[in-house]
Parts: sequence; structure tokens; C-alpha cells
Amino acid sequence: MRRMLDELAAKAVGGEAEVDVAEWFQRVPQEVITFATFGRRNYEDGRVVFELQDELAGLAADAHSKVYIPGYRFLPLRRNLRVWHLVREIRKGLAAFIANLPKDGRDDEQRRDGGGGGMRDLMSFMTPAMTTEEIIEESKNFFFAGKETLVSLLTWATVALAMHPEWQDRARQEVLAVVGRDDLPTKDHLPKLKTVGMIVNETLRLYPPAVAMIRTANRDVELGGCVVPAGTELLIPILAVHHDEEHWGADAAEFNPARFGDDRRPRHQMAFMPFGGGERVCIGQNLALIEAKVALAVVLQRFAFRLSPAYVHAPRVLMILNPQYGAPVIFRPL
Ligand code: HEM
Repeated sequence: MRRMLDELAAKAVGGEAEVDVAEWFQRVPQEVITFATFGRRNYEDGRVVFELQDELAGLAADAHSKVYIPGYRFLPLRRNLRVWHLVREIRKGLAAFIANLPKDGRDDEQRRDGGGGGMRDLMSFMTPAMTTEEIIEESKNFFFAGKETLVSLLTWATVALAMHPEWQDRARQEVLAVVGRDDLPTKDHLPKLKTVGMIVNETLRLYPPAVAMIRTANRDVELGGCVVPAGTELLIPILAVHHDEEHWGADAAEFNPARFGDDRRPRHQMAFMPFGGGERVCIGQNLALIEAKVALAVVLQRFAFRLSPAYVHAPRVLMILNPQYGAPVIFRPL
């Protein structure tokens, strides 16, 4: 993150710099997940896997928007051949990561920086109990589920703060008071960044990266006066629930982080579910919240920002909620 900010500051030598934050933030989860999953700093290898997954996700999103023809995906057509090639390459990349893991789950570099900055790599939990096949599959989940979601959250939070300079100022005052101008936020600072936390929650409410989830009723249930027979698949519209005036009041469509303040009014426990719920709740939610708070705090420390005149507000769902025309933002070093 520091490297990214230094590069941005160098770009802004004339006073300001414009970047598409939807692109710019990609690096944050890429590096975090490579490090958290494999406890390694060889981000280049991680980047290759992410690029392959991005292309695969693009093809999957495209297929989603087309008529489904049963059996079509098994035909050796150019697109399918590409998909199969990508799947093989992703597997190969992840298998190489796993094969190169030190037996005790730590390497010299980690030892030098205090065991990976204090973070135990997930593989040390996974390896004793799981086969290589299973580890590859789980790693695919982390690489996929943990990237676009986080980029979406950071992008919309930056856009929202650019639209609401009063909240941007308030959050910056808090960061400067708690963390200071030059230090990096630590685990002791994070609980004290209450305004930043409220902003993250309000962003997740208004722009939930995962807009829906699917559940199957495993027995007959009554929901809101309707009987749902066992076996029925239900789409739970997270985005719609987060915008429901019945739960959030008449200003449900507005960005107002104060609704997550200490004096908030009581609400239904499922009115806010950006990370899903129940047994399949997001396994990465705490990591995501830490990443988001740290990333926003260090940006706020060093830059003031506003929307570029080229920005068009067009949230759209392409698997994840993202800005259709990108998110150009103008940064001014402080
Ligand atoms: C803002 C960031 C994130 C959001 C909004 C988000 C959202 C979600 C949601 C809604 C689900 C439930 C899906 C369902 O039930 O159908 C989920 C599951 C999952 N998430 Fe996240 N997620 C985020 C970040 C992450 C991160 C950083 C990781 C890992 C590094 C991660 C890994 C996973 C995995 C592995 C699952 C599947 C859990 C299971 O099925 O048991 N997510 N996430």
C-alpha cells in the first residue's frame, strides 16, 4: 500500500493525479491474499494466478448473460478450450505454490519479519488435514472470493467519500488523531477508527459487493406468509434488503454512516448481511474489514480526493457490484 501511495504521490507532482480506483485497488487484495494464504511475499507468482482468474471470471460473466444451452460447455469450441486452458494454468500456479511451501509452514523471510508480520499462513492449518487437491480447491476460493469483493468495497468507499467531503474530513481527522500522519495503522489502532468502520459498513450496505446469495430449503418452511417447499432454491437479494425502507428508514438510499454509530436504532439482525449468514457466512470477513480499514486510513492520511468530471455513477452487477465506466478519482497530496 505504501508503494502504491508513493507512486501516486510521484504522479501528482504537478499538484494532482487522476486514477481509476477500480483498477488501482486491485493490487491490495492480490498482495494480501498471496501473503495470508501462502505466507509469502512472491507477489509476482500470485499476480499471475489473479490475472488468469480475472480472465476466467470475465468468460464466466459473459456466459451468464447468454442463453444456456445444455451440454454446450463440453464442446471443444474456441471459448471452451480457453476456459479449460485457464483452469489448468490456475491449478498449475497454485500447485507450484503448495509444492514450494516449506515443510514447517515458515520460510526464512517470514522468520525475519516476525512470522509473516504475526500472521500464520493458512496453509499451516490446512496441510495436515487436507489432500493437495482439496488445498488447491480452497485456495481457488480464497483467490477468487477475496479479490473482486475487496476491490469493490474499496472502490465504492472511495467514491462515496469523494461525493461526501464532510465524511472524508471527519474520517481523516480521526485517522490523524489515532494513527498520526506518518505511522501505519496497527491492530491497536483499528478498533479506535470508529468513523472509518462506520463508513466501511455504510458502503457495504449501499454497495454490497456480493448482491445476492442462494440457499436451498431443506424442509418446508413458511416465509413471510408463503410456504416454501423443501428443495426450493431461494435467491436472497442482499442488495434489495440493504435498500429496504422498512428496515433502514426513508433515507435508505442515502449515504449516512451515522446509522452505524453507537446510538443507532435497533434493526432486524438480517437487515445487514454483506457477508452472508449462517454456516456459509464469509470466512474472510474479518480479513476484509481489516484490509478495508487499513487501506482507507493510509489513503486518507496522505491524500484529499474528489470525483473526476469523467466519473459516471453506474453501479452494475457483473458477478460483483462494480462501476460500469470505472471510478476515476482525482487525488491531491496533503
Ligand atoms: C468485502 C469483502 C467481501 C465480501 C462482501 C464477501 C462476501 C461474501 C458472501 C456474501 C459470502 C456468502 C456466499 C453465499 O453464501 O453464497 C462469502 C463467502 C465466502 N467468502 Fe467472502 N466476502 C468478502 C471477502 C472475502 C475474503 C477477503 C475472503 C478470503 C480471503 C473471502 C472468502 C470467502 C469464502 C472462501 C467463502 C465461502 C465460504 C463457504 O461457503 O463456507 N471473502 N463472502
